[in-house]
Amino acid sequence: MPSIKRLALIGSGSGTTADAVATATAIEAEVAIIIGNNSKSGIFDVAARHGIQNVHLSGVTHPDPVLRDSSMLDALSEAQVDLIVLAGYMKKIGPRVLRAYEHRIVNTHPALLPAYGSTGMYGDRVHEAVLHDRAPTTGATVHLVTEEYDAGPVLAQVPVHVLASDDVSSLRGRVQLAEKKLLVDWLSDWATTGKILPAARAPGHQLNET
Ligand SMILES: Nc1nc2c(c(=O)[nH]1)N[C@@H](CN(C=O)c1ccc(C(=O)N[C@@H](CCC(=O)O)C(=O)O)cc1)CN2
Ligand SMILES: NCC(=O)N[C@@H]1O[C@H](COP(=O)([O-])[O-])[C@@H](O)[C@H]1O
Repeated sequence: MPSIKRLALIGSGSGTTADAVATATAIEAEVAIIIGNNSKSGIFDVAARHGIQNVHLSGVTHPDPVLRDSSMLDALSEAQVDLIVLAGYMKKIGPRVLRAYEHRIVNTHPALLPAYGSTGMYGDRVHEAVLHDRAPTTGATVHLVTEEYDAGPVLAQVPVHVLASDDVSSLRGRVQLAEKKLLVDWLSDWATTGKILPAARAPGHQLNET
């Protein structure tokens, strides 16, 4: 009988994405650890509500980025994590964690990458840029995490039409609703199949099986 897969959720903000994953009964995996870099982040409320072990790792708790990276790796290894999910995490994942979890870190981004991605493109800044450009469509992306922000292979995307009446708040609301469904559906498939398959490639080209 295969053991149940173990997830890590890493975030910085209000934690609604982490809450969607932690409460999703469709995902046959357990959240083994929650890591946050902001002690006031809602992700720690998610941990408390669900009784999930959690670690605060930041530039304050660990000023040395090398130690921060290795401390994150230690926490993930100890929790015997199979897949890392970045759920609104605003800092770069370091080389040690990237190497140890190659092809096993996914991120959810509130736009249709490669559009509106990379350094400086996070949170409401993404929606502001979409509205500034009068883009007719935006959306959400689940992608593999690599060294550079938002540069990894796309695993899943969902489009969201931009309405003439949209402001940042209304657009954020619709994008985040679609984003949570996209992530939960993708995690539900992964928990069942163990496959991590780039969106644009035929079956049989999966990057790995866990
Ligand atoms: N090695 C990687 N780490 C992270 C990735 C990644 O693809 N590779 N994705 C991000 C998540 N993200 C977009 O989805 C993202 C988050 C933050 C930024 C950014 O510009 N951050 C600022 C700092 C913001 C702050 O301190 O609040 C910066 O680095 O200057 C871009 C993209 C998570 N980690
Ligand atoms: N580039 C990264 C980025 O912008 N991430 C975005 O931050 C929000 C976090 O919300 P939450 O804290 O309520 O889950 C989410 O919309 C996520 O896509």
